Amino acid sequence: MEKIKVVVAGPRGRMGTEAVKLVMNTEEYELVGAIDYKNNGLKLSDVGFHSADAPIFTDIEECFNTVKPDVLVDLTTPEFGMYHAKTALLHGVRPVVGTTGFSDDQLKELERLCDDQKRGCIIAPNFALGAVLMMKFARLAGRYFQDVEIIELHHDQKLDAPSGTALKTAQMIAEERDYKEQGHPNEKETLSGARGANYEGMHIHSVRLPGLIAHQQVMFGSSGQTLSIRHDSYNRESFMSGVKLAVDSVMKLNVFVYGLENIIE
Ligand SMILES: NC(=O)C1=CN([C@@H]2O[C@H](COP(=O)(O)OP(=O)(O)OC[C@H]3O[C@@H](n4cnc5c(N)ncnc54)[C@H](O)[C@@H]3O)[C@@H](O)[C@H]2O)C=CC1
Ligand SMILES: O=C(O)C1=N[C@H](C(=O)O)C[C@H](O)C1
Repeated sequence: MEKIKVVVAGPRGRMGTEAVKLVMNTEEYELVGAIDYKNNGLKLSDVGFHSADAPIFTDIEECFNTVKPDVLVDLTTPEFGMYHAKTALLHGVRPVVGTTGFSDDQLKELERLCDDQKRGCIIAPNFALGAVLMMKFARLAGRYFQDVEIIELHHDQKLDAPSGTALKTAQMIAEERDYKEQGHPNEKETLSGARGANYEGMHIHSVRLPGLIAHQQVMFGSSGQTLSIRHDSYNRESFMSGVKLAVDSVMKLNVFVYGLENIIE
């Protein structure tokens, strides 16, 4: 059996560390390299990953030209994630990107590049299968409830707000919900930001606290009732079955996919 050759970008990060372990522990995968902004020329075993002899590159093009991977798993920052995904596609490498914080224009640019290169790419704002189901259930509920507030709660080291998951949830609900500016038409914030971010009239609230990992509650309301759909990730292992699903799936794709809900039934 030919193994899927994987490179992980951001191997020392919270998610990258788990992804390296996933790739190392998966029989069908071969960890052929890692991309970091430092430690060029060292091996992953030199930076604490026991028995991982994959080389670390600071230059992504050198990495791709040297180890010729099939898939790039990117778990870095929006700025570098975009550059990494584009460079991957231009080198015939299929990106699986968990990094969040991309703009609509950046997503469109990646989609165009996939079409040009005829290579698959998966951008997954959330790899946790429970979170993907939460988003699907929320989309369905949006058909019946026009009023919804999204409360996302994360650790305080998170760079982007709202979370990629909250934004994707709002986009999915908007596919079913008739546009509505929520709240009282005359409502005024006496303290700026009190009503959170506004996506097509829906409000998104971002909580950041040490002790949290990744959580989201989608709360719908109508006369005399509320419906809450909640997902909690208590550790970063919770994302890894979704990373595996994405790596396996992207190998069969020649198109751009935004969200694992397009992969799971
Ligand atoms: N899709 C999903 O299910 C999930 C996505 N995320 C997203 O993944 C990203 C990473 O999250 P965390 O691991 O918590 O962050 P982190 O800050 O722990 O890790 C980011 C890593 O990227 C590295 N990095 C920064 N610039 C780099 C560059 N130019 N080249 C290579 N590596 C570089 C940093 O050294 C750091 O180790 C974030 O955008 C976050 O929102 C996080 C959890 C789940
Ligand atoms: O930064 C994180 O931690 C997470 N980021 C993703 C997001 O922005 O939605 C996924 C998950 O919520 C954890």
